[in-house]
Amino acid sequence: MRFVKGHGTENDFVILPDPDGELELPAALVARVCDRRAGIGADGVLRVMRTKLSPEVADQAGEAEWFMDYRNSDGGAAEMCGNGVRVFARYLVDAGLAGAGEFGVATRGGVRRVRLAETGDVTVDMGTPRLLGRSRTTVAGQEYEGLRVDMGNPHLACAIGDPVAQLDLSHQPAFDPEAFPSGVNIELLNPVGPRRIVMRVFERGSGETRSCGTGAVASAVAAAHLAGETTGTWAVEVLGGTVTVTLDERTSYLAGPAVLVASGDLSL
Ligand SMILES: N[C@@H](CCC[C@H](N)C(=O)O)C(=O)O
Repeated sequence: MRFVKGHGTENDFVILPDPDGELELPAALVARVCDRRAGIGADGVLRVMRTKLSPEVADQAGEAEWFMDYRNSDGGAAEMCGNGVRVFARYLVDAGLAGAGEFGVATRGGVRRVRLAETGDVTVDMGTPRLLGRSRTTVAGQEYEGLRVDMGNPHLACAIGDPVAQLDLSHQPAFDPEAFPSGVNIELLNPVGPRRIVMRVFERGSGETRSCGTGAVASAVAAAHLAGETTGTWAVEVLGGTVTVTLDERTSYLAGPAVLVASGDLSL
């Protein structure tokens, strides 16, 4: 099977072209592909399927020809992936499956519009972040409070006093299962300048990753909330680089690099 490897600020993905949905993709196989020693290695898999042939999202076929079937590295499916959808768009254009410019991509969280710039950056309209109140997490014995943000997928974004660089994120942080019955992506952030934050993330289904697009938007929302703002552009520094988040009255945008680095044949 052909595969392509790509990343967005080092949040990395194995792209599996499967236009007609012929591939069996059980969780164990996804986990093997994502294994950094026994497989190719990635934070997740992006299966490329025709929207109209994908029963989960066939109702989006009028707005988006291609469905990003996103799986975390543990094999579980997620509603959305902000960096994934940017890398997915880069793949579609490079493979000649979409024209450069602007187009929709189907996801379990709904259609996301993407725009490719000549610089190589890809911007995605991430939709309206939904604020759902506050909750708590415990990281290495330390409790932090944050904002629950629904980006299509669930987030808890915590602006904290401790420097995020010093956190031990090698284990699953504790969270309230009643607030997050399907699990949660947990962001820890420090505001470090005017509309500039540093963020680390422990992703549901993938562990600590070097970047998370939906998490970057959730973190910008939490930073804005703290500053009493609702609109503006935030630079979000992550371990793998920097992405830009813009909040306006209607929606949110995520922008940053999306690159393809390798392709080959995967023996299953
Ligand atoms: N890295 C992604 C988010 C991927 C899905 C997430 N782990 C979940 O389970 O919700 C991003 O860039 O948004």
